[in-house]
Amino acid sequence: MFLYIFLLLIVLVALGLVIHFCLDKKINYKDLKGKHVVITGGSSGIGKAAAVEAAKLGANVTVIGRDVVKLTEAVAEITSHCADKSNQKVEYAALDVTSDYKEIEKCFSSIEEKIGPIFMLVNCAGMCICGQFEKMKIEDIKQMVDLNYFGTAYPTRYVLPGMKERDEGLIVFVSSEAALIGIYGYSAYSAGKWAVRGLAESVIMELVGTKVRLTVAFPPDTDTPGLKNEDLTKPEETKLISGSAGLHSANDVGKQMIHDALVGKTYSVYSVSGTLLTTLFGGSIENAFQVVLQVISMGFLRIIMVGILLSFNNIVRNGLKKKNEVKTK
Ligand SMILES: NC(=O)C1=CN([C@@H]2O[C@H](COP(=O)(O)OP(=O)(O)OC[C@H]3O[C@@H](n4cnc5c(N)ncnc54)[C@H](OP(=O)(O)O)[C@@H]3O)[C@@H](O)[C@H]2O)C=CC1
Ligand SMILES: CCCCCCCCCCCCCCCC(=O)[C@@H](N)CO
Repeated sequence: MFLYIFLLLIVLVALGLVIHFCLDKKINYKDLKGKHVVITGGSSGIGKAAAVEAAKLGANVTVIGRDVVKLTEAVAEITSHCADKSNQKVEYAALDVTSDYKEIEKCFSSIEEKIGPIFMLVNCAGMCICGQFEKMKIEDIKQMVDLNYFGTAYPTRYVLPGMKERDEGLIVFVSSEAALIGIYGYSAYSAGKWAVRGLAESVIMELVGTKVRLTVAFPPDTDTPGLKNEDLTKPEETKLISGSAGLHSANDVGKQMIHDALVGKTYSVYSVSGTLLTTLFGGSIENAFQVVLQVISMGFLRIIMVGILLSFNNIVRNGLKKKNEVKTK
């Protein structure tokens, strides 16, 4: 018995050491003084909160969105949080990130000419239209991929060559906890967010040996205008399931997202459920200690997850029962 535990400890320590020496060096930026930070979807919710945090850390910020009124208001709000108002610039650019690549390129190169090379890109523009897949409008199914996937992929495609050449830069993808587990009512939305995660993990591997870092964020339900809008059409089952991860504040999520990116984390999570889901279903290695903990806890966490999945199944069955009762009345 003791021999077994002793051997196990040796294996874990060896594993920890191998990981420690194989991983790329951690990046650690303390602030964003004088750096150009571009945030798509920076005129509302999580993106605006991230923009405010970047302004507090001294960045020159460009926010991107479609609605110029919202953008102008956001610029005023972000400016009021600047650490050094006389030297920091806060601007906006009106762009639909679902446009063709040529439009994206034109807009991004003009903001680089105006403020300077992009040091950090936060891809936060996104939205969720829920519903059972067979009832979704065909154009909404396409919009979920155009906005949530291509709206991240194209701006990233634009900034990567410059960042690699300068050998510095940070990119954030805003995925969702709904990219780690399939959920009733999120079918079309999830697909775009899973795609974002797939893109993230491959690009992260392509960044090995460079000083460019990519962080993929997995927010749970977050109190934003976007969520209020989505709640109007959200099926009861979806509310019950995603509600189990709690409701978080946009400020907390936006702020943590920026700080996780600054220290080069590959994953940014905001809740117990986020930790559970990324541990069980994720592909990132943050540090040796994390991996050793995962190895020890994996079986136990799987048991918990199976319980949760069965309870979600129950929510859907109960919903079906209720709908059938209404029909037979
Ligand atoms: N809130 C939540 O519960 C969660 C949100 N997320 C993700 O976080 C991100 C932000 O969400 P949230 O803060 O709630 O959203 P909001 O709706 O509050 O803000 C969305 C932002 O994206 C912009 N945007 C939307 N469509 C486009 C477009 N086609 N082109 C350019 N900009 C666009 C909006 O501006 P405009 O309309 O003017 O274009 C706005 O600035 C999204 O990617 C979302 O999927 C992930 C998990 C949970
Ligand atoms: C101890 C904890 C138990 C619970 C564990 C498992 C919970 C899974 C919940 C997944 C929640 C997904 C929210 C996505 C929100 C989103 O993306 C939209 N709101 C977008 O706007």
